[in-house]
Amino acid sequence: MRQIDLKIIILGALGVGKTSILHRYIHNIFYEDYRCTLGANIQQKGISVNGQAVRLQVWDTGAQERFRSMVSLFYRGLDGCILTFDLTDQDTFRELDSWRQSILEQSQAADADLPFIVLGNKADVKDRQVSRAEAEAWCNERNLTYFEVSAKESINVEKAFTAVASYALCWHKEKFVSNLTDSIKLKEDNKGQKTCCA
Ligand SMILES: Nc1nc2c(ncn2[C@@H]2O[C@H](COP(=O)(O)OP(=O)(O)OP(=O)(O)O)[C@@H](O)[C@H]2O)c(=O)[nH]1
Ligand SMILES: [Mg+2]
Repeated sequence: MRQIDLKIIILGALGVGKTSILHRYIHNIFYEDYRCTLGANIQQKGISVNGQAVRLQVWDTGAQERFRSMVSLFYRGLDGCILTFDLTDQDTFRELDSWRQSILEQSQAADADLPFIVLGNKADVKDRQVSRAEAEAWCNERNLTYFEVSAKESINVEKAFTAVASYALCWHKEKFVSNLTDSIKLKEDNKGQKTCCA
């Protein structure tokens, strides 16, 4: 069976743990020291989603202000998005809306239904500033799936990626079918024109 490439992006405020979540998922490692991401990097992993071979390509971007304008260059061809905040930092939760809006504004109309999931990271820390109820309410209002994760203690990371991969695969297939239908329609229109002109 043909392997399908899925492009996912992980977004969120500075230091919320985007790179750590990704490293936990791809390499099963965790670093205590903070190595701020400069620009962007891509990690990939071959997985099976409901029996379909998939290559999950995850784009990880640094949240520093100087990289923000660059991030939107990576939105093209996305199949899914992971929005991340830090459960121990209320400000990073408030920033979710602007990250989500930046994607919605830049995407084409056809991408309006792009699948998003939301991760509240650092669930291992006792001293949290965002309650589960508050985060769930925000996600429910927008019909987004929510996971509390910890890159450090490897809580729910695998589960979250399995979910986003499965949503992204559905979306990718729908997009493929609708592109196919459009191109068939286009061919039929062309045919029609030829007959008409002949
Ligand atoms: N306690 C705890 N610390 C974490 C967790 N995930 C990440 N960290 C720490 O948070 C800091 C920032 O993590 P990064 O993964 O570099 O954050 P980032 O979102 O990639 O940051 P930028 O690339 O600068 O946007 C590091 O010191 C990590 O060790 C977690 O689940 N629990
Ligand atoms: Mg990073």
